[in-house]
Amino acid sequence: MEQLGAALCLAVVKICWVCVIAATEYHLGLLKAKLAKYRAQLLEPSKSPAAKGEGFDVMKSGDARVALIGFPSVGKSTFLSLMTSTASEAASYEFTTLTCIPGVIEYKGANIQLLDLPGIIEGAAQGKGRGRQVIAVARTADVVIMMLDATKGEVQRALLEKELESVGIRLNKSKPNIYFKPKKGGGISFNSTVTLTQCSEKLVQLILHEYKIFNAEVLFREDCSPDEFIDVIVGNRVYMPCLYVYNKIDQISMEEVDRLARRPHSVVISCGMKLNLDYLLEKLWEYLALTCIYTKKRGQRPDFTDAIILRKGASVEHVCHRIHRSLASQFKYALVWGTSTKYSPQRVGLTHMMEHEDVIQIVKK
Ligand SMILES: Nc1nc2c(ncn2[C@@H]2O[C@H](COP(=O)(O)OP(=O)(O)OP(=O)(O)O)[C@@H](O)[C@H]2O)c(=O)[nH]1
Ligand SMILES: [K+]
Ligand SMILES: [Mg+2]
Repeated sequence: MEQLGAALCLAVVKICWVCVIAATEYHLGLLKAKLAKYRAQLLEPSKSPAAKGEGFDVMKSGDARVALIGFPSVGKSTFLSLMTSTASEAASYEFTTLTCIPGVIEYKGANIQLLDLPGIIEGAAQGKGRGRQVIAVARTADVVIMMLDATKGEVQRALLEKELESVGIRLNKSKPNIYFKPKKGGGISFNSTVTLTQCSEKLVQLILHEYKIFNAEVLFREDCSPDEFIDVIVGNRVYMPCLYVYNKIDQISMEEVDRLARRPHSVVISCGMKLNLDYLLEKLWEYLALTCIYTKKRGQRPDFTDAIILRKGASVEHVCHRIHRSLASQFKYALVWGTSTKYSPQRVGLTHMMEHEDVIQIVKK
């Protein structure tokens, strides 16, 4: 790739060395668009029979799903056995776990499905080991716990990030704030509401042409990079919160523990000595960002003992379905108290979006 980049640069120098810097940017942007296109094939489901079954198709259950991703023998199974009532075999040899093993963490009234998975290694995205199946399960999670061996330094983290990145999983990043709509005609209309330092209209056009898109509306609402723009065009990216969990801190120095604990999105633990597991749960809860809704009957106080737990972005309709299958069809209106409304209470319909710790009273027809 470096050679290709260099060749492209040389060609540019020959044609017009005055605008060499800008042109290089364009070519790099284009090159990245091409690369992203080739990598897209990695996202297609593997057709080999090994990809099917083998315990990987675990049913989604509970209020949220957390996947344990990590190199072999970092302590994933030990962790599952500690946090849930499921026992997953742990041993000192690598690749002890060969399938997906689900357990349930009960926390703050929520059932969180925790998935133990086989260890993955460099090349997992290309199908090394059970990499593809493991990554496919990771895509379905609400949060990924990347478990790392604290005694192995930073290598594992960088390698796994690269693997996940290469199949379109974006960790701890939000979706780029770009409006993009392919059209039937009219060419490319480009606008931005902010000053762009990494992309320009010309580069955006070149990238779109690379994807054979000649008519589209593009609006940058954020100073995004060419890669982020490509992510928006390609579309099948997954933006996922990730907690980096450094296990086995019983084996490293205090200074090292201190350093790892201060890294962003990181928690240090020892499964062996049961250290810092409560803090990890607190963090996990924060990263899951679940919405707790309390119900209230007419003339009564809200029931704060039994929350309805929903994923972010839940509507009144979701609440109805959770209470009873047929409630949405009998729904007249709801009264909502909390941060999702302007007034408390406010009369709302089925499409109203709920927020964490709202109280709802449903009125039937
Ligand atoms: N010192 C120490 N050892 C640990 C800790 N947690 C797990 N181990 C040990 O690490 C080894 C591997 O643990 P597993 O739970 O099997 O690791 P895994 O990540 O599930 O491994 P695979 O299934 O092979 O990918 C076992 O010998 C565990 O006893 C810890 O906190 N400290
Ligand atoms: K192991
Ligand atoms: Mg295991």
